[in-house]
Amino acid sequence: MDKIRIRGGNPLKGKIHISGAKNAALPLMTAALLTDEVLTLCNLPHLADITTLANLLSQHGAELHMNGAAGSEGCAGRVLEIHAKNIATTRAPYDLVRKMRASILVLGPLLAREGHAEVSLPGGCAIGSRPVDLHLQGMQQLGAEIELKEGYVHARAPKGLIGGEVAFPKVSVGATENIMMAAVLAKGTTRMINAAREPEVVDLADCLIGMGAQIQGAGTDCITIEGVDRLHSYTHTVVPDRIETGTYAMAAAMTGGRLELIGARPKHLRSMIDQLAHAGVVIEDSENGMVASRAGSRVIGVDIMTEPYPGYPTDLQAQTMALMSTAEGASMITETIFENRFMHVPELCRMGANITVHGSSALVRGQARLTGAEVMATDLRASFSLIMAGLVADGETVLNRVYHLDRGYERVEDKLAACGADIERLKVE
Ligand SMILES: CC(=O)N[C@H]1[C@@H](OP(=O)(O)OP(=O)(O)OC[C@H]2O[C@@H](n3ccc(=O)[nH]c3=O)[C@H](O)[C@@H]2O)O[C@H](CO)[C@@H](O)[C@@H]1O
Ligand SMILES: C=C(OP(=O)(O)O)C(=O)O
Repeated sequence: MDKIRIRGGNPLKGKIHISGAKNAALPLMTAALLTDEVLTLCNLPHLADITTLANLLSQHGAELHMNGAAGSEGCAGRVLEIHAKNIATTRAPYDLVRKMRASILVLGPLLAREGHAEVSLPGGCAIGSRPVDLHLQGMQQLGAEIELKEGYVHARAPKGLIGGEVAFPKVSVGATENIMMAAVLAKGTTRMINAAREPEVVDLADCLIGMGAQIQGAGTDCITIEGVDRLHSYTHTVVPDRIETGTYAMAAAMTGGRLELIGARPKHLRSMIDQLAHAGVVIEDSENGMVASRAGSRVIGVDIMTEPYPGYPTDLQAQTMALMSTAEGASMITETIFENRFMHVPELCRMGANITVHGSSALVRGQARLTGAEVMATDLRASFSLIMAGLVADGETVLNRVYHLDRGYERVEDKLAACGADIERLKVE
């Protein structure tokens, strides 16, 4: 298990290229199962989660070709071609699904295309119990018969899926995406009410439309889908990662540096930009993306509450807490999406942060200094919050369990080192 060593004190200065979004790329890859033609995805990030899903798709019979940089015309970054000409099996086994919750997104495409699917229940994970009931209820609204047996979802639609109305009692990104993919090949019209509005949902809809689907309203809370008989080949570029963008923007502000984030789309981070403006985080548009810096000698404590898009992203909560741990004044951070997403708190406290948790809120009393320590990554975003703390801490920080980080941040130590950070990966065989 690799470790990352950081010696704090250097402001981040320079340019960072924002990668394609993990949370867009994963559903886009599963959309390839909806057609027997080739789906080409450009700007695909190089991440452990992408490899895990690629393994699952090949297990279903898809052929995958990764051709490195700039493949077909107009296609930038890493390019992945997925050809699911035939579906070899509709069973998504536990040992692959358990590695990554997004694997549940094969359910909608397999059910729509083959009329049945058997997908292992993904189970809970570090940040919360994360049930899939909304995915399953949505499929039932489209006529699927669902049975839970021996840890697997057994879904069947012997006469095919039939469009229906799916009113979500709670906003779910994954359920919106899964139902959208099931509905594009269903007979008739599907209407999703209280749908997720995340840019990754819009990116998936754009790709499906390019493949021949009829979808209206993606990006609003009501999405209408008119089923079609088949989808066809398409080339799609994955949207830039708004969470990676927000993460590096906060790292720039925390270290008192200035970063240009190339490819960033500030419009996808409105809530973070507006709320952190009160903390003294300065975001300016640039020709190629945006520039992040800080107004004063320290950021100022502000209160933050996570919410579904367009609210403040839960995937930026841990990084915001790291930022606030060295702010002037106090900050109340409230997590409303996941019930157990404060595992970075004890680790940040090991570095001198002053944070107390009260239920779903954490009171962060900003400290002038943090000190380096050996710490443990507990989940993906928590990992980066510890890197941020390490970048400003006195002395050396060693981050253990880096595999969490590798799930969702591409070449993190290279990107940071190129901007002045004293950071290195310690390879542990
Ligand atoms: C791969 C991907 O895109 N992951 C993102 C996606 O996860 P994911 O799609 O899993 O998250 P959801 O939006 O579904 O979860 C939101 C909330 O709904 C609950 N819920 C969800 C489904 C369900 O069937 N029943 C249920 O109760 C969850 O436990 C959670 O409390 O959105 C989350 C919320 O923005 C992000 O943190 C994740 O990074
Ligand atoms: C929680 C996250 O991802 P996942 O849903 O894949 O676990 C994340 O990207 O922060």
